[in-house]
Amino acid sequence: MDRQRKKGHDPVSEQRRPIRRALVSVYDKAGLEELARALAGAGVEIVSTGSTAARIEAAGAPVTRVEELTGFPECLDGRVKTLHPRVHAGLLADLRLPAHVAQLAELGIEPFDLLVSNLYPFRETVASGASVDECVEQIDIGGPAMVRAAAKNYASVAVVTTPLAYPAILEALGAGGFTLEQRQRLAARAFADIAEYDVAVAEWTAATLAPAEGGWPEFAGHALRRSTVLRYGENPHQPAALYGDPDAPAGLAQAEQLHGKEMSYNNYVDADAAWRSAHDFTEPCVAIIKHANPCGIAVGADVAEAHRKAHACDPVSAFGGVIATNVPVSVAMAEQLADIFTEVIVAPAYEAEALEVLTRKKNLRILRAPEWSPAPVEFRQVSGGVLVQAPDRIDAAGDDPSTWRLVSGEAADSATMADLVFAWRAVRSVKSNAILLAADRASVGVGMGQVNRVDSCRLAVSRAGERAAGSVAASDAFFPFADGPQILIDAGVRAIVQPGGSVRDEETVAAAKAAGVTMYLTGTRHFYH
Ligand SMILES: NC(=O)c1ncn([C@@H]2O[C@H](COP(=O)(O)O)[C@@H](O)[C@H]2O)c1NC=O
Repeated sequence: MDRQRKKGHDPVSEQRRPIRRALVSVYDKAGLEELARALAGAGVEIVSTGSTAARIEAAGAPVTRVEELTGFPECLDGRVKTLHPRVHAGLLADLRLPAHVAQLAELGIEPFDLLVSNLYPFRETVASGASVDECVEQIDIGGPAMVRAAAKNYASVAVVTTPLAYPAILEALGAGGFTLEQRQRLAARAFADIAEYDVAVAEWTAATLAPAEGGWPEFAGHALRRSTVLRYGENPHQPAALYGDPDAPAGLAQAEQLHGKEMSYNNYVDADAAWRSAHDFTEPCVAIIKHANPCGIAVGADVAEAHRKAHACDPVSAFGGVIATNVPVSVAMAEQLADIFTEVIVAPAYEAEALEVLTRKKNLRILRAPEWSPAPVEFRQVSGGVLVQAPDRIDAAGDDPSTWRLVSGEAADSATMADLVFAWRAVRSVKSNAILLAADRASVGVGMGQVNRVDSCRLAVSRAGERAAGSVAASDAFFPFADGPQILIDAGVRAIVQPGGSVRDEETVAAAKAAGVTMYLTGTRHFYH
């Protein structure tokens, strides 16, 4: 007996409940006719609302209209249909309790064994740009009430909230009903569905009907759906999973993995940084990321050239890197990758032959991500709360070089200006005291992750080596002292772009002037921590 129970074969623990009576009230009518016919064929009594009942009838299945059950007409344009004790007592009676069974009998109420319901398309209506009144009308009331009731009462009722689960109903009909475990899973799914629905309603009402301070509504919700359990988190002792956010534009979490080992937590972090980085450019761009920082980023006439240039920046660090591009991967680029150990590549598409070449690398994870679409807001957890901000974008006034202020040296010629513009965009992907040296629209030395800007300058210069001479530099934020820029100048950097705004700007500008180095101030900063 015990052994049987462990294996899950114990018929008592299965606790199947036969389906004799079903309540069906769905907005999405997909698969409804087939379902209704199957239920009727299995001898299930179907009770249903307005247009759902009409469709079931048209499909040739017998149906009891909900008004017949309640003795009350559907009214107020459908605002009240199923909100009635005869419906809710039938969904909420716990049939394990003799008192509930007796009370139902006294009241002449038949219990339901199955609820099939899906809700008015509130989110879709909002997305369509409908008026406030139209959106309000699409806030389903009776549906969530029934779903909650049936989900709470999973001991006695099975609840199905999506046509995708209709095949499971047909299976259950054949098996003599849903098992307790199945009803529990359906209940959990149902509660998640109505929670997601309510988050959408609460966010919309907070944004539309209540005053927002500084553009921030009083409520922000998240209804996350687990998409993958990961092997572990940042370190092997940290359990981890990936959740998708149905409210956010599709991104890396929805990327399709075409090949390779399972994605890890750190792979996702780096691939996300790479994906963001590559999309700061409209030309073919390749970003190679290690530990969320670029160890090479470049644009080129084509993706293969961009990759060659990005890789040349720091081939040592690019070992085991994560690569993203903003354009399809070509055969030429795939072939270049053949001898470079790479953890992940993420791209919007792959030429068929390029994919063939890449899949020869057994361990390379190949991702095809949905079209780039930045989230409208960013969240960052802090202890006890969450910081929310609009994402940093390359579209601030100071990102337009025509607004830059020349404060030292000669105005840049077009090639130098192209490199400065490249460096200014690329430095946005570098974390903490970001200094990026560039030549020919490719990074040649990157300084990052330092707690002072001088060390970042030293790091960028030492990584660039001989390539520092004649390169241009970008700094994500102002130089607080002249010591950092002096390191760049001494290494032969010939033009610098930085936000400016330090109380000691004059000293920095004087150092550039003394060396005849071109310096532009953008007035905009791009911290990225
Ligand atoms: N008000 C009610 O009593 C009520 N009961 C069920 N509904 C919804 O009405 C829809 C189905 O209606 P019909 O069968 O008329 O197409 C379902 O999406 C269901 O969630 C209701 N509608 C909205 O709240």
